[in-house]
Amino acid sequence: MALVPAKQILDEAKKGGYGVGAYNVNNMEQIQAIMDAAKETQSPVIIQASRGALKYASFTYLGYLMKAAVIENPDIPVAMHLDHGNSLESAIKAIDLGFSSVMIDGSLLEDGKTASDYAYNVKVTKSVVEYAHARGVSVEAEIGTLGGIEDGVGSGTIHLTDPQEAKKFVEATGVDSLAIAIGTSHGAYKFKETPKLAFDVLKEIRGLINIPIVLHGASSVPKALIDEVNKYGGKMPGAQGVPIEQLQESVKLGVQKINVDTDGRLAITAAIRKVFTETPEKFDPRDYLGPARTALKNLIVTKMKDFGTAGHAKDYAPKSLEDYKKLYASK
Ligand SMILES: O=C(CO)COP(=O)(O)O
Ligand SMILES: O=C[C@H](O)COP(=O)(O)O
Ligand SMILES: [Zn+2]
Ligand SMILES: [Zn+2]
Repeated sequence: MALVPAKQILDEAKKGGYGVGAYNVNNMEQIQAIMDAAKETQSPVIIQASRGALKYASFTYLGYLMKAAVIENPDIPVAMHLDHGNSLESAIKAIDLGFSSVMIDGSLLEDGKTASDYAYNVKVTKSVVEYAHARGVSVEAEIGTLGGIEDGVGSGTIHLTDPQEAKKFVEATGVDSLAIAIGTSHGAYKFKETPKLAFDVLKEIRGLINIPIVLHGASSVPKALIDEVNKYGGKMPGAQGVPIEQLQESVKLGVQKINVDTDGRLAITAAIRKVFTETPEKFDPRDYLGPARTALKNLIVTKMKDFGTAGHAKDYAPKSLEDYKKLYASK
């Protein structure tokens, strides 16, 4: 078993100067594709489930599928991560099911719609840190507000992270990694004009905090995939993401965790649309979910190479949650 807290994977990435993708999952095929890519490239990996994913598939179904990924890949360091948890209760539910890492997104109140204030973010984050660390589970928090489908917070309300506030927040909460807002947003429509991340803000934050930094909304929305989707009947005009070069620059400047959901959705959609267009007589789910799984695996293999994760699976001995429980207790 190589279930590890995301903290170990990200601390090692920080030491080694590379990025690690955290890939969102909703179903078996996505989990298998990501794990196959990790195995092929010998990469440590973070598989993450959002609140929406856990509602869609149920905590139990999705949680156990994620555990299966760990069991099937004993030589790969894997973190099971809750993405955008919005309350202590959601974190407890994930931790009690066996997740090794949780995000508490205190930028929003529990309704998922209303922006919170700094004091609330500190309070809810601290409560999650306390529960999680006592069980060896690592915690990601967020400061600043991402745009797009950050549930309910419409685009136009992006607040770039204030570096001094980030420093204060990390010291006040004891979190293990911090998601920052430097101009990315969730979904397939990230930029109306030329994509440009706020590298100056990233540099300043990196100079002030020592823990791993997380980039949400980091899909590249490759033009080739959008063209493929549209070619087979899709309709996604104006979709645009973060160019890979800007992600690589972010890694150089000190980002360790790179969140990717949208690109996986695009790869799956393009593959399924192709099957349906070219062979409309097909109706066995394996005939379209199989090619979708292969397309997703190929996409993730490329990402693991591009982010620099490839080849790092055996750099270190995986530590268990029990090890981390002791480590946290000794601090
Ligand atoms: O940040 C994400 C999940 O938390 C995913 O971002 P994308 O929508 O850019 O893939
Ligand atoms: O945070 C955004 C992720 O892409 C998850 O999206 P979701 O909430 O639709 O599952
Ligand atoms: Zn948020
Ligand atoms: Zn996110």
